Order: sequence, then C-alpha cells, then structure tokens
Amino acid sequence: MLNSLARASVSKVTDPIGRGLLRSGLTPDLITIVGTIGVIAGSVALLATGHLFWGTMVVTFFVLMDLVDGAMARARGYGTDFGVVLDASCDRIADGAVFGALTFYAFGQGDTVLGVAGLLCLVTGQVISYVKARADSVDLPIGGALAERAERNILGLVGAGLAGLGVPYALDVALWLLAAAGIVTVVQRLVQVRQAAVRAAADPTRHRTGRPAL
Ligand SMILES: CCCCCCCC/C=C\CCCCCCCC(=O)OC[C@H](COP(=O)(O)O[C@@H]1[C@H](O)[C@H](OP(=O)(O)O)[C@@H](O)[C@H](O)[C@H]1O)OC(=O)CCCCCCC/C=C\CCCCCCCC
Ligand SMILES: Nc1ccn([C@@H]2O[C@H](COP(=O)(O)O)[C@@H](O)[C@H]2O)c(=O)n1
Ligand SMILES: [Mg+2]
Ligand SMILES: [Mg+2]
Repeated sequence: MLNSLARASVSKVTDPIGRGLLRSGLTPDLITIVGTIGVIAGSVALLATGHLFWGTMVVTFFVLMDLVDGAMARARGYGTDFGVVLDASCDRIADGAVFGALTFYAFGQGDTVLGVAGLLCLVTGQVISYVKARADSVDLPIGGALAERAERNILGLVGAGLAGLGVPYALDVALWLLAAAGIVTVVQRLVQVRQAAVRAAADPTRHRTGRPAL
C-alpha cells in the first residue's frame, strides 16, 4: 500500500542522496550489503538483548538504506538483474533479523504470547514476499497488498521504539496487529495470484510454454 502511495514522495528525498553517493564512488550493491549488515547487527546486538529504543534507531537508519540503493541505481541510469535479486534477498534477511530478534527478546522475557506473535510476523512476512516472487517467476504480476514490507517494518519498529520508551503493551499491540494483518495478506496474495492465473488462462494472446509437473 505505502509502496505505491509514498514511493514518489520518498524518492524526492532519496534521489539526491543516491546521486551524491554514486558521485562519491559507492555502488548500489555495496549500499545494499552494508544496509543489511547494519540491520542484522542492530537487531542481534540491540533488539534481541532488549535495548529496544536504540535498537529501533539503529535498525531504522540501516533499513532506510534499502530506499537509497534503488535511488543510486536510478541515478546511474539502470538497475541490474543481480541487483534486483540481491536487493530482494537482502530484504528477506533484514526482515528475518528484525522479527527474529523481537521474537528472541519476547521468549527471553518469558512472554510466550508475544513470542508467538513475533513468530507469526516472521513467517507471514517471508511468505507474503515469497508468494509474490513465485508469481513473478511464472509471469503472473500481482498488485499491492495490505501488509507489504514498508507497513511491516513501520509497525514492527514503531512498536519496538515505543516499548523502548516505556509505553506499556506497545510491542504487544504492534506485533499482534501485524500478525493478524500478515495472515490476511498471505490469503489476499494467494487470491490475487489465483485471479491473475484465471485471467491469464483466458487470454488467447498469452504465450503458453507448458510446464513439466516436477
Ligand atoms: C515517537 C515514536 C518513537 C519510536 C521511534 C520510532 C522511530 C522510527 C520508527 C519507524 C520508522 C520505520 C521506517 C521504516 C521504513 C521502512 C521502509 C521500507 O522497508 O521500505 C521498503 C519498501 C519496499 O522496498 P523494495 O521495493 O526494495 O522491496 C521489495 C519488497 O521487499 C517486496 O516485499 P513485499 O512488500 O512484497 O513483501 C518484494 O516482493 C520485492 O521483491 C522487493 O523488491 O519501500 C517502500 O515501500 C517505499 C515506501 C516507503 C515509505 C517509508 C516511509 C519512510 C519514512 C521516511 C523516509 C525518509 C527517507 C530518508 C532516507 C534516509 C536514508 C538514510
Ligand atoms: N544493489 C541494487 C539495488 C537495487 N537495484 C535496483 O533498484 C531496485 C530496487 O529499488 P528499491 O529502492 O526499491 O530498493 C531493484 O529492483 C533494482 O532495479 C539495483 O540495481 N542494485
Ligand atoms: Mg533497495
Ligand atoms: Mg528492497
């Protein structure tokens, strides 16, 4: 949702940053990798150990680098196939680190209910993206959805940041909302794929190669 709504406005901020970083000799791939390592480090060292406020700050800074590598690719004039795969793979690793760390923290506190919410966020977040990737791989383009990556990161990080500031139940509310939205979004994406497949099957111009059932 935010991806389609906010992308153009966010680009007004990230595009000049991307141009500057490119001029300084850095590459989009390097920014993708540094951003991911930063998210992992912040998640493991701070979020997982209960330093929720500073963990949120550090992770947010590095998560935002994911918006800058694309801006650098645009400033350079082209993205690469490797960049597309690297960017999406690093997104999955970063998401796993954030929600894995919050889950670890919750279980470490003896809060099994919060831990289960964290696990649901972790798994549904990965599945939401996986369904889209598999649909892309069989040429079934699908549109936006309820809890895409930006929404997942914002909800998880705002919950963790507010909990770090001492707001009671902030993380519980955020993770349970996200777990519910995540489950709804998995179903929504599968329905979108089904509808796209039905449309494709009815399209006489679509090239059918036929696929061996492996
Ligand atoms: C009083 C509060 C105290 C608590 C403190 C809170 C502090 C901060 C709290 C929260 C802020 C969190 C910000 C997190 C922003 C996350 C943005 C983000 O994740 O964007 C990624 C998203 C998608 O990116 P991609 O296209 O690269 O990735 C695709 C995605 O992974 C798909 O997965 P799916 O969505 O399907 O599950 C894959 O399918 C696909 O393959 C993959 O390519 O980008 C967007 O959605 C763009 C819009 C983002 C809007 C975010 C608003 C952020 C706010 C400010 C931006 C300012 C920019 C400054 C840049 C500075 C850089 C250092
Ligand atoms: N290392 C990279 C990273 C990204 N790209 C290109 O940018 C697109 C993603 O941009 P975001 O702002 O959404 O991260 C990606 O699909 C690639 O086209 C790249 O080439 N190399
Ligand atoms: Mg990126
Ligand atoms: Mg990305």
